[in-house]
Amino acid sequence: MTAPFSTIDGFRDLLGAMPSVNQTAVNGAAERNGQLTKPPGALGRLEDLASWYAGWRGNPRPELTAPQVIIFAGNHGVCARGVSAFPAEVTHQMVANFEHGGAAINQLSKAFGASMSVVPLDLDTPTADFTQAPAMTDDELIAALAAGWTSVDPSADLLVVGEMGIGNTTAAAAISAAIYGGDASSWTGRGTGVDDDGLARKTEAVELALERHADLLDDPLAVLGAMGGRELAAMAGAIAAARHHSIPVILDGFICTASAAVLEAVQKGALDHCVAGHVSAENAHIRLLVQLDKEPLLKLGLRLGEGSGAALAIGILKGAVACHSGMSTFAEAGVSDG
Ligand SMILES: O=C(O)c1ccc[n+]([C@@H]2O[C@H](COP(=O)([O-])O)[C@@H](O)[C@H]2O)c1
Ligand SMILES: Cc1cc2nc[nH]c2cc1C
Repeated sequence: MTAPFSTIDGFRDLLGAMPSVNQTAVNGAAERNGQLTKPPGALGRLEDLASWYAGWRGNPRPELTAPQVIIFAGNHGVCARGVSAFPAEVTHQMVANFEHGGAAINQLSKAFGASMSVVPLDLDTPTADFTQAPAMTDDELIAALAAGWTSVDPSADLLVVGEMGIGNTTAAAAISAAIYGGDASSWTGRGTGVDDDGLARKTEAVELALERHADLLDDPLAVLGAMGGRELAAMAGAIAAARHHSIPVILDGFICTASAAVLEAVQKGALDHCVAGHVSAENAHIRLLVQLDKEPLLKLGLRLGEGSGAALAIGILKGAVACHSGMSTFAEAGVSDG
């Protein structure tokens, strides 16, 4: 499969022409929800989730049987500035771990019945240190967006995108600060566990990036290219492809949400087919979710990335859809409906 764009403008145009929710399916789901054997509203947010899922699947009584998890991996030039608690080679090593089934996301994908694949993105060619130069060239950005787009299985009925990239909380912080403004320090956090000096270096890297790339801060895709890693761009490409194929998405942690935020900044409503799986312990994640008006499904103190929080939320969404589509109505069960 090839991506239906070969330029950044082409990708931007696609974002402006994405399918919207199927309102007939939403209405049908609401009608069915009102007939199910439970007091009105008693399944709380599960009812909203089922209706959201029905709308994006275009089916008032949908099934959820083929979730897809994709983990994108990238290396970051900014690591040379000492912004992570772990060395950059861990990205490559963790890719091998994903491929051998040894990472948390392998177990969570298995536990929730999802297919899982890992997509390493030019790991031997880290992005440029974005305090000195744009992280990616336009061609590199397009290639990463396209790698994300083409990784999505059009027959999947749910998508989780996750990432692995030592240093990428610094990239996510820079992108967030570029899009939403505010002090660099309000977007940086401990990531994999940096100490105070490391945190100061991260914050300085974000400040330098904002200065160096000041002329493109009002162009979100240019920001993604200048500050993002390949795995962030690939997640954005995959989230856009999911919308194109009417596949709902569960967002993961801070890095995943920062890449998604780029799409919303380009095109309002671009993330309407997405829910927030969890709120990460990385302190700026909640700030992003507030900006995007997304209420997380879970708050478990996770700060792992690799799609782990979103994968856990597959279970919640499966529960919501199973109740919605499988429960009996009052009439079917012969239960008095008050
Ligand atoms: O998902 C999150 O919110 C999250 C928060 C902190 C760290 N991570 C993961 O840790 C790595 C980035 O952390 P760092 O400190 O190297 O920037 C990267 O591989 C992410 O998957 C992920
Ligand atoms: C070991 C390790 C596993 C990870 N998974 C996602 N980010 C990670 C960062 C580290 C350091």
